[in-house]
Amino acid sequence: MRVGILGATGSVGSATLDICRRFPDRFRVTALAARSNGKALLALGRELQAEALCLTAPGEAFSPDPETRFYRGTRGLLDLVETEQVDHWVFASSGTDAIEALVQAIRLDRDVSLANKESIVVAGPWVLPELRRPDQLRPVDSEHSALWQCLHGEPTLRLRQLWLTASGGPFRDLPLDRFDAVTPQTALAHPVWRMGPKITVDSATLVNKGIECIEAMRLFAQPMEKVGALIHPRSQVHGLALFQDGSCKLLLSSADMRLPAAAALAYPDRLPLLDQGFDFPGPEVWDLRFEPVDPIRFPGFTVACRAGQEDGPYPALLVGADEVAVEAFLSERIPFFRIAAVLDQVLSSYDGPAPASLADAVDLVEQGRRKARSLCGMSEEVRPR
Ligand SMILES: NC(=O)C1=CN([C@@H]2O[C@H](COP(=O)(O)OP(=O)(O)OC[C@H]3O[C@@H](n4cnc5c(N)ncnc54)[C@H](OP(=O)(O)O)[C@@H]3O)[C@@H](O)[C@H]2O)C=CC1
Ligand SMILES: CC(=O)[C@@H](O)[C@H](O)COP(=O)(O)O
Ligand SMILES: [Mn+2]
Repeated sequence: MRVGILGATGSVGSATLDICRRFPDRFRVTALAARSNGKALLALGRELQAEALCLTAPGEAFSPDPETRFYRGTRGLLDLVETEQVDHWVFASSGTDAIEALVQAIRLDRDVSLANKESIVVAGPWVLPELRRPDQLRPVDSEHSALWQCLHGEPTLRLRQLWLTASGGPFRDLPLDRFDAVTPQTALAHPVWRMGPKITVDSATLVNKGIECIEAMRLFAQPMEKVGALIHPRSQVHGLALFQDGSCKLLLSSADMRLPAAAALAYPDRLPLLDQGFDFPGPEVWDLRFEPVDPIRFPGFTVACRAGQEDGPYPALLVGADEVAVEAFLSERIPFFRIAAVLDQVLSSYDGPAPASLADAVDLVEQGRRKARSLCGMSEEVRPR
C-alpha cells in the first residue's frame, strides 16, 4: 500500500512512520508533507525514498533533491493529494491548512487516517458527507480510535452515551490558588503523552477534551448531550460506549499513538505489535477509576463544550481563537488562566451568521484568530504556527 503522510515531522507523523518502517512489505511511504522543517523532511524523504515532498512554508535556503517531486505552499498540499498516486493518506498535520486536501483525498476515494482534529471540528459538516464508503475515514485521535473500534458492527441507534477519557494534564491536582504561577514549561510537561506544543497546552486546559467532544459528535453523528468526558489519570482506557441494554464497551491499551495509527493503517486487519515488544497493561495493573471533570478547575472545557452544543459558527471560532490564545500563552503575552477567558470572550462577542459553506467555516477560523489577537494584544504580524 502506498502511504502519504501530512505532518510527517511531528509527533503523530513520527508514530505513523514508526509503524510503516516496521512493516515495509505492507506500507511504502511515497509522499511526505510538513510546514517548514525542510531539513527533517529531506532526511525522511531520502531514508524512505519518497517520490514527493511538500512544504507549506519552505525557508529560502530549502532545496529539494532533483529526483523528488516538490510541492510548496498551502496550495501544495492540495496539489500533492490531487497528483500523487497514494492509496492511504494520513492527516497528521496541526492546524487547519489541510482541510481542502482532506476533502480532495476523500473525493478521490482514498483511504484516510485522520489525527488532525481541527479539520473535523471546523469543517465536519462539509467533509463527512463526501465520504464514499463506511470506514473510508479512520480516526487516529486516541479516544476516537477507541470509540471507532468499540462501535464496529454496532447499530448507533442503540447507543446511549459516549465518554472520552482525559488524563487531566499536569494541573489535575494543582491547588487552585497556584494557577496564576503556571508557566509554559510546566504546562508543556504532560504526565502521559509526548505531543506537539499546541495540543499539550490544550490538554492542560482541557480545551483539547472539549474539542474532542465536538470531534466525536461529528464523527459518530451523535448529539453533544450524548458525548462526555471523564478524568482518568492513567490513560489506560481511551473511550467508552454505553448501549441501551446496559452493556458498556471500552478500549484499553497502553498510551502510545502508534497503536491508533496502526489500527487505522491496517484496518480491517490487526498488526502483530505484541510480537514486536509493544506493551500491554495487564489486568493486574488495570485502574478503572473515572472522575467527572471539575468545571472550576477546567473552565476551558466548559467553554469548548458550549461551542459544540451551540454549534453553527462556534466550533470554527473556537479553533481559531484557541490557536492564538495558546500561542499568546506560550509567548508569555497572557497568563494560563486567561486562555479560557479569551475563548469565552471570542464566542460571546460573535453576532454574525452560521457558516453556509466550507469557505465560510474556514473564514470563521480566521475571524476567531483575529478577535483573539486583539484580546491578547497581538499584532496581525505575530501569526501562530
Ligand atoms: N501528538 C499526539 O499524540 C496527538 C495529536 N493529535 C492531533 O494531530 C495533529 C498533529 O499533532 P502533533 O503531531 O502533536 O503536532 P506537532 O506539532 O508535533 O507536529 C505538527 C506537524 O504538522 C506539520 N504542519 C504544521 N502546520 C502545517 C501546515 N500548514 N502544512 C503542512 N504541515 C504542517 C508540522 O511541520 P513542521 O515540523 O515543518 O512544523 C509537523 O510535521 C494535531 O491536529 C493534533 O491535535 C491528535 C491526537 C494525538
Ligand atoms: C493522545 C491523544 O489522543 C491526545 O489527544 C490526548 O487525549 C491528550 O491527553 P489528554 O487526555 O490529557 O487530553
Ligand atoms: Mn486525543
